[in-house]
Amino acid sequence: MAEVKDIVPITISRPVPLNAQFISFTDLPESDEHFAIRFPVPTSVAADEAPLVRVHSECMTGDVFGSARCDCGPQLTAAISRCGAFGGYVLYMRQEGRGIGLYNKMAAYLLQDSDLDTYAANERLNRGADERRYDSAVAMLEALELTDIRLITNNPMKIDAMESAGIKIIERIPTGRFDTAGNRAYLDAKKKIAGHLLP
Ligand SMILES: Nc1nc2c(ncn2[C@@H]2O[C@H](COP(=O)(O)OP(=O)(O)OP(=O)(O)O)[C@@H](O)[C@H]2O)c(=O)[nH]1
Ligand SMILES: [Zn+2]
Repeated sequence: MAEVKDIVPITISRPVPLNAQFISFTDLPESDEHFAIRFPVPTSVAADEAPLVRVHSECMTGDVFGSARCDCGPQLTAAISRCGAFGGYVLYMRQEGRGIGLYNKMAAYLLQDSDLDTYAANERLNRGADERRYDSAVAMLEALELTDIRLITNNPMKIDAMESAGIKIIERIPTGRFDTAGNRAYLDAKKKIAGHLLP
């Protein structure tokens, strides 16, 4: 069974200074170094609400470098802002490229530039359209004793996977829609092909 390993206080500075705790785990179902960031609930916020949770899939290009090919960076920033304001958790899942890794995501981007959609490009590389599993996210939530949550997502597959593993999603909170100069086809494909609940 997964357990919390270390809890390290770290003040982060983006998008604004916030006190947080970075949390590592033992015995996750996957060997990746998934981690959680906990933001304390301010005293002005009712303590009896189900905790806010964002399960965020790593995107090196978007999260770290602000790539305009996707919406991951602004989604992460918005989730941190919300959790910073109301308390909550960001689970940072090392699932780069929907689980196929950075190099494969880069190859998939080139295929998208010669007009495959984001899911078909994965398949052209003989990979699954979306290879993510949510067992580790569920194990992390259980280790943190969070079984009834308010989940920030637009992705119905994420909701289904977590609910069928026993996590109760009391409320779904949309991530918002973040258009850039380069992510139109990506957002359209998420909505049309994967059924994302995007406005
Ligand atoms: N393979 C591949 N992965 C991508 C591409 N664009 C973004 N990603 C990855 O997709 C993951 C984010 O997943 P999305 O399907 O965009 O969104 P989501 O997290 O499932 O849904 P939300 O909870 O609503 O944000 C990150 O790991 C990104 O690195 C792409 O074109 N190809
Ligand atoms: Zn991204």
